[in-house]
Amino acid sequence: MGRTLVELFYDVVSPYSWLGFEVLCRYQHIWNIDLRFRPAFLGGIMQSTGNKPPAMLPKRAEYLQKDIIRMAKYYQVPLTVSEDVFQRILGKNSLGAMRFITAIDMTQPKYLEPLSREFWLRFWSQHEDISQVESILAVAEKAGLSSELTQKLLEMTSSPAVKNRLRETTEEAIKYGAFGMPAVVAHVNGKPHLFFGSDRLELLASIIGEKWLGPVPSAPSPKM
Ligand SMILES: N[C@@H](CCC(=O)N[C@@H](CS)C(=O)NCC(=O)O)C(=O)O
Repeated sequence: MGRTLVELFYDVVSPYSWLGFEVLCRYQHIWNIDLRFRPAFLGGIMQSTGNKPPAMLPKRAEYLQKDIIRMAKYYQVPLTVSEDVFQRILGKNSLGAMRFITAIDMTQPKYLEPLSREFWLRFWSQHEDISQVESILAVAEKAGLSSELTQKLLEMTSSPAVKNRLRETTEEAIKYGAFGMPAVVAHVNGKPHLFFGSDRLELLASIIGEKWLGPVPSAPSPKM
């Protein structure tokens, strides 16, 4: 049987996207899938679908704070939550970071996974800024990018090519039906199936005919 294409639409401002990202990174070596990372802009999805960040409802914000902590522990992702977590998200714009990530996708996609992870680590583990140029420089260095490449990517972030690519990816997610993130699209028998949330990966497994082994599957035993 051929491999199933699974696309992950994500933004590094989204903590649940990080959870989904890490679990799918683990399963890409276990399931018969081709995992495709699709960096997109959550703000654009929210605006164009008329959705609002869920934490704008105070009671839900209270719940989400606990939910994220529990999920991170269960998923074994080093995500922590600060007191002012939602002010930080609402006050921050991830557009620069997502353009930078888009630029790496267009030039050196092998860095896409480590670079995205470093953005999440900085914002969601270290609780530091990801919008200033100095922040992006620090993240890029941690992800192993040369300063030459980083400089080139920074220049690219203001180019129409990068801006358009990020806009197109965001529009594609919306076309699939996304209204938030993570948005996971599995292509089964030529038909796209959209899943919303890092908590829908068990259902994804069932639809693509793979086994769900929990959020932390152990590595397959080496062939004898
Ligand atoms: N239950 C989902 C929640 C995902 C979620 O709340 N994502 C946020 C961004 S971090 C979002 O886009 N929410 C839109 C909505 O809830 O309508 C999960 O476990 O992943």
